[in-house]
Amino acid sequence: LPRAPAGPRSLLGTAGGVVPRGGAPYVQTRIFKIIVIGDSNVGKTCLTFRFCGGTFPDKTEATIGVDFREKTVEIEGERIKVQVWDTAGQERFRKSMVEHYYRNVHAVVFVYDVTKMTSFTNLKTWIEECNGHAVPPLVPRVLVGNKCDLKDLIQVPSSMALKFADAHNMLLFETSAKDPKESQNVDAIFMCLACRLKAQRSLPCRDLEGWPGQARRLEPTHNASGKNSCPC
Ligand SMILES: Nc1nc2c(ncn2[C@@H]2O[C@H](COP(=O)(O)OP(=O)(O)OP(=O)(O)O)[C@@H](O)[C@H]2O)c(=O)[nH]1
Ligand SMILES: [Mg+2]
Repeated sequence: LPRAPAGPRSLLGTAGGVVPRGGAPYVQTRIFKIIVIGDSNVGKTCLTFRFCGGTFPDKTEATIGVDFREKTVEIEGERIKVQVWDTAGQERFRKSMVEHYYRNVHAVVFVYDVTKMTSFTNLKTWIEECNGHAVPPLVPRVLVGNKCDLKDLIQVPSSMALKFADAHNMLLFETSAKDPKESQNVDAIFMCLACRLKAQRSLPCRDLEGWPGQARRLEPTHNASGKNSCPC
């Protein structure tokens, strides 16, 4: 029997699978890099903890640089590693890292605290920072209002957040990292992004790169309520 050529060429034609020499084929797990951005104290660490670890941390300290968390999920039979970059909200703890945050990012989660209006008004600065790092338009972005369990303290009305999300072509999730009843909603943020990324990346390359007309079709769409809707 003819032998497959050694080296990278032998990987061609295996549709994502890799055939190791002399071994059975196996499928490489894809990694999606998702960064979580927003003011200090909005709950980025708690949200990523809830998604990756399933709990609310008793105590957190300001993140310095970045903390990596990950979770392997299964979407339509494919195992995907969701690599979450929990970034620092404080300028002094993030400035040396910003370039690394945005390099080869697959999706961006913008977080504000529903009980703190300044964390919402500051979103425009975070979006400017993201745009300033040439993040391609195809990279999905979502907006997350956290700390919804503090019902009596809410300062940012849903209608205002929804309008902002619509204007920036983002889906809106309002949730709580603390309330265990909201944990599915927290999972939905990352699962929704992972689904979208999987769908985007299954298309032929020409639909993703250099074809802005085609690419626009892949932008998020909102359902009637617009909130917490997932296109997948
Ligand atoms: N009530 C309530 N408190 C929360 C929630 N999420 C986070 N917190 C609290 O908010 C504070 C800040 O949470 P962190 O997750 O550390 O905030 P962060 O955005 O990571 O802050 P930096 O790392 O400084 O950028 C902590 O005291 C958390 O316990 C939530 O959903 N509800
Ligand atoms: Mg943090």
